[in-house]
Amino acid sequence: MISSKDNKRIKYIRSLLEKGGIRKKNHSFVVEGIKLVDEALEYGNVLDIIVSESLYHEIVSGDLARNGLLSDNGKHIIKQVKQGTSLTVVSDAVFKSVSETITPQGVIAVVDMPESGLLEGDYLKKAYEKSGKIKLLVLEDTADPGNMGTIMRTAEAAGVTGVIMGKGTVDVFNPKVVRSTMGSIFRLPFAYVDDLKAVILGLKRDGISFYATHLKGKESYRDISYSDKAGILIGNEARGLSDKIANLADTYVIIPMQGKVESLNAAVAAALMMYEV
Ligand SMILES: C[S@@+](CC[C@H](N)C(=O)[O-])C[C@H]1O[C@@H](n2cnc3c(N)ncnc32)[C@H](O)[C@@H]1O
Repeated sequence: MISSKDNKRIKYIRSLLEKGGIRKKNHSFVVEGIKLVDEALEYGNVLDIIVSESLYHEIVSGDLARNGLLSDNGKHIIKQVKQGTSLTVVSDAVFKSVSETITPQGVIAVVDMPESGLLEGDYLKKAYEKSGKIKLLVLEDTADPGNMGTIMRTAEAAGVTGVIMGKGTVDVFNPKVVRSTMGSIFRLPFAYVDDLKAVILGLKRDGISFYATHLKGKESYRDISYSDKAGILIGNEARGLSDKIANLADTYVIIPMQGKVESLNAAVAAALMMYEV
């Protein structure tokens, strides 16, 4: 029997999953699975955790091996469940009905993420003072959730300062994106902007050089001496970069291709550039 309070929570989770999170002001979104929920507890502000009855009993009885929940991966979940705060335990059947995965791991969290402040105040100035480098990735209308997640994950690994997303870019709080970031969403600063052109022009005034990855590029990505304040422009999967944005670049860059391949996947091109820069 589900209480009306739990019912409300479940409806709320479903609505967040359908909307893919709330992008403005209050960045509430849903994450699922042991690894992501554990990372959310470490880095994000977790508003609520929904745990299946069977996982709950395994945690409180200390019998975690059966579920495959290694204490290393789930240590924050175990702590939270034992504390019992912001916790909802639901029957396995109810859990399955809100789960988005084929093999539910028994844990979902509602997370509220603060703005990173990437484009505010002296964030970039401080980042430069600290590391002697600014490496921004600018996505114009990246549409595919899998690409977006892969790009975020690779950006963190490649030491990118932050990711700037044009308003046509897929919602980063889309459950598919969240899953494929593998936790980078909690650690990598990013900002959605309404007017990408104005933002790039502002960053150029601050001394950042922009490199448009473009099929009309003449210079190979390996032959360029990149500025220590660099922005990489990546275009939409089908349309590429618009002229409006590409024209702002200091340099057009090509990643040479052999055979009959017309272009690389956007996430692959972004990955090669992020590492090269
Ligand atoms: C799938 S491609 C877009 C192809 C699109 N038909 C076009 O004409 O640009 C998506 C994005 O990946 C990057 N990209 C893909 N292959 C590239 C290459 N060989 N050199 C430079 N950038 C590339 C560009 O940013 C491009 O906008």
